[in-house]
Amino acid sequence: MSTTTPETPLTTSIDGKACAERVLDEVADDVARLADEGIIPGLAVILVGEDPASQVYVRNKIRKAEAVGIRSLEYRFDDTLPQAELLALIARLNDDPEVNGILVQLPLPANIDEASVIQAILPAKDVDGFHRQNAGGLWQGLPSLAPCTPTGCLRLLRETCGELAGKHAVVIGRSNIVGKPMAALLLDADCTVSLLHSKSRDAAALCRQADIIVAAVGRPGMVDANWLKPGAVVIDVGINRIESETGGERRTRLVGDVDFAAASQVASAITPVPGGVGPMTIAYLMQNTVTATRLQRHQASAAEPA
Ligand SMILES: NC(=O)C1=CN([C@@H]2O[C@H](COP(=O)(O)OP(=O)(O)OC[C@H]3O[C@@H](n4cnc5c(N)ncnc54)[C@H](OP(=O)(O)O)[C@@H]3O)[C@@H](O)[C@H]2O)C=CC1
Ligand SMILES: Nc1nc(=O)c2c([nH]1)NC[C@@H]1CN(c3ccc(C(=O)N[C@@H](CCC(=O)O)C(=O)O)cc3)C=[N+]21
Repeated sequence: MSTTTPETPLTTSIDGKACAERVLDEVADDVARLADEGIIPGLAVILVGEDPASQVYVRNKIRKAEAVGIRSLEYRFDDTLPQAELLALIARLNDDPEVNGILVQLPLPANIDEASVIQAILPAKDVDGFHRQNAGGLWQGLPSLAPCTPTGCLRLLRETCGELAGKHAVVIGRSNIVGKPMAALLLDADCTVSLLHSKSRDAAALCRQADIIVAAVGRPGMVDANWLKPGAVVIDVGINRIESETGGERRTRLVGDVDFAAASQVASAITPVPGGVGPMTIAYLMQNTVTATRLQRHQASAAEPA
């Protein structure tokens, strides 16, 4: 038996960066196999506007694509781009056989209707998994492209917990890009799922019943140590840039939705921010690009006359 002082965290910090590298190695193997058949997957990334965080994410995505052998195409526009032009570009990319995945970085400027843009993407090229055909397919257990962030969270949970069946998972946040698809994936893994949102009463009490917590809200430090059952596994999706002062110097830093230091005293494992879920999102974008490439190849051969 080991003894520890109360200050010593018993917690594992889940290494999302290392896990993402393993996923990217798997993707690179898949890409090499496709190359043997003369196929190079292509990913088109579209960025509208000057949001600095989006610029960083898009740059990271393109760098990782190149690292695994995916051909990437980058389209950047300022925020005056008319919606009709964006839709026309998507239509061209839908028809281009060299393009297997299309990602439109969100959020879009206010003059563009996000839902219309997402619906314009061919479902087989929708590597974000946001199209309603993919979202519906996910809930019905049909083969579909699932959103990258929750897929990455599920991989981290499987590696951390092993068997997930029967565990109570509490997901905080019900967005179409994180919370809802996360709930679908956990349900598919035979968890008992609670999906919390801004109108939920006593989120803390519900969280204290959870074996697994996935926090995807966008409120720094919202999940505190007293929200956790001892031994819970915590996945922190939140990415919040906050101002902090270190040695009289004002800086900004990234924090999640969970108070990491406090939660580390109670949880058995927790993802850090940065270095947790973020790198997994990008790794599964690459995986989805390979999946999309295979899907399109099968669709094309199914359409060929016998
Ligand atoms: N690491 C990564 O790869 C990614 C990180 N993110 C980050 O994850 C966070 C969530 O993103 P996203 O899902 O897009 O955010 P949204 O703003 O779309 O959704 C936030 C959700 O949190 C809920 N919520 C707000 N306040 C509370 C509260 N007090 N108690 C419980 N629920 C609450 C909202 O409820 P309601 O529906 O009732 O309004 C909503 O469902 C952000 O910090 C974002 O930056 C996002 C994508 C990828
Ligand atoms: N169409 C679309 N698809 C998305 O998947 C999508 C999007 N739009 N809009 C924004 C959100 C957010 N998102 C992140 C991806 C990676 C990190 C990431 O790699 N984070 C690093 C830190 C990066 C840094 O230092 O800024 C980490 O957590 O370690 C974060 C956030 C994808 N999103």
